[in-house]
Amino acid sequence: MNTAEVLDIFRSAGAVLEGHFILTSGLRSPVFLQKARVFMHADKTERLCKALAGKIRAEVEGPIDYVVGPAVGGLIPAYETSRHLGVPAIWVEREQGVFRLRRFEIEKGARVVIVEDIVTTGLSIRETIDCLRDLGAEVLAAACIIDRSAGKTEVGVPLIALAQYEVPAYPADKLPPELAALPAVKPGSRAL
Ligand SMILES: O=P(O)(O)OC[C@H]1O[C@H](OP(=O)(O)OP(=O)(O)O)[C@H](O)[C@@H]1O
Ligand SMILES: O=C(O)c1cc(=O)[nH]c(=O)[nH]1
Ligand SMILES: [Mg+2]
Repeated sequence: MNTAEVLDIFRSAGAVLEGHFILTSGLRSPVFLQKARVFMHADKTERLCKALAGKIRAEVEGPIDYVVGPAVGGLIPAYETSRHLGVPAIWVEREQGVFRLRRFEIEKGARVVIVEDIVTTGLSIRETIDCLRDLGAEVLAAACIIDRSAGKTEVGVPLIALAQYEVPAYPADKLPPELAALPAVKPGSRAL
């Protein structure tokens, strides 16, 4: 599946929003990919995650013990991708703002792949890697449906993206006037 096909699925679900958005990194953007509007459809989610599982299988050598999704956005794609990989899915969730593996125990040396929905700066993936490494896991790779940095983001492990789609994002004090004129909304769950 190529980037155009992934974006067609997002557009068909009404998931490509325009306005003034505050991203989880604090950056501001005129475009927000509201993945929840895709993930509400099992058939669209299955097509995306089956393709992502194929890319993971092609790029990650050896066995995978767990797929790990960063909540909230990573929950559904991690679960669906794990179904196609035939391995269990677990998740990290924020406790006082910090990702923790609150509901599961994993063995030291467990071989894990992170599956995210969207990557912008890679901050959420790096936070997930920190949590997993503190528990002794080996993070083999991270994967996402759409990389908004179009390959520029580094997370310290291979980043496998189903689609790369460059979208502008600005620091809050460097907004173009047309963006500054719109009221800002923050759709994600960080610090809510
Ligand atoms: O690469 P980054 O700069 O970290 O941005 C991408 C992250 O932002 C969103 O999560 P968010 O914290 O907004 O909450 P959500 O998972 O509830 O949507 C998205 O789900 C990714 O986790
Ligand atoms: O960077 C983000 O927070 C972000 C961007 C985006 O398009 N979609 C999303 O869910 N989060
Ligand atoms: Mg998220």
